[in-house]
Order: sequence, then C-alpha cells, then structure tokens
Amino acid sequence: MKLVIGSDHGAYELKEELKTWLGEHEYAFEDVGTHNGERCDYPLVAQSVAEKIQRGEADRGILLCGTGIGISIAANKFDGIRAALAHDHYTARMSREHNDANVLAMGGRVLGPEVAKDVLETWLSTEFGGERHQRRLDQIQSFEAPKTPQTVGS
Ligand SMILES: O=C[C@H](O)[C@H](O)[C@H](O)COP(=O)(O)O
Repeated sequence: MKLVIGSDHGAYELKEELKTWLGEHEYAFEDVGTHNGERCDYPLVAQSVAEKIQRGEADRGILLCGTGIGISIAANKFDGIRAALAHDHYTARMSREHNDANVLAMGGRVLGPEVAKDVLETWLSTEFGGERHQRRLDQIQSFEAPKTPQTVGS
C-alpha cells in the first residue's frame, strides 16, 4: 500500500512523528508537506493529497491540520475521496469497516502522538466490510457530478 501524507502548520510536528512511525513499520509514503512550522493553508495540502489518490499515485492518504476538520472538509470536495476525521480507536475502525475511508484526517491540536499512532495503526489494518455499506457508498458516489466525456473539438 502506497500512502501520501500532508499537514498544515497546526500538525507539522505530528506529521513528523507519524512519518517516523510509518518508516519503522515499513509503510511506503510520500510527504507532500508542509515542510516546516510556518503558517500555511490546509486546503492546498488537501488538494495535493486528494489529487495524488485520484491519479492513482497513492492508495490512501493521511491529512493533518489543527483540528482535522478543515482539511477533511477540503479533501471531501474531490471526487472519489472519502476522508474521515477520527479521534480514537472506534472511529478509526468504523471509518474503514463502514465507510471505506481512503483518507484519514486527524487534529494535531486535538490528539497526542500516542493516540494518533493508535488511530493510524487501526485505520491502516482494518478492512472494509462491504455488503450494505457498499450500497451506501454507491449512494454517496452518485452525488458526485457526472463526468462528461471529452471529444475532439469540445
Ligand atoms: O480546520 C482547520 C485547521 O484546524 C487549521 O489548522 C487551523 O484553522 C489553522 O489556524 P491558524 O492559522 O490560526 O494556526
């Protein structure tokens, strides 16, 4: 599984901690930034991660900001992205079992690093349950704008 991770300044330190954890557990990942603690804009980080997943350059993403709220709102604007804000073991597990979340969002000003690592480990190791949950995901996907095929001259 190829991962992509990004944060704003509000979770820069947490991102660095989680990168260390990912490396120790032999997960392949790409860091799209931010690369320091200076103030930056979380929607653009969400865009970088979401577009990498849309292009198939990563299987799943990890997005962090101060609360995890803004960056998950932004990521969910992108077709095919199911970003889940998780705070604990249960929400991390449910986000995979019921929602097949392909992006995990967390708040660097909300979670301590050990809880965040537990959330991440749970999210990475829990499979989607399928069945009735797939029907609901199909309904969510139906809300996305239909794609108009491009033709020469259009
Ligand atoms: O949902 C948004 C995030 O929590 C941001 O990390 C937060 O709004 C950044 O705030 P500030 O620019 O005041 O550090």
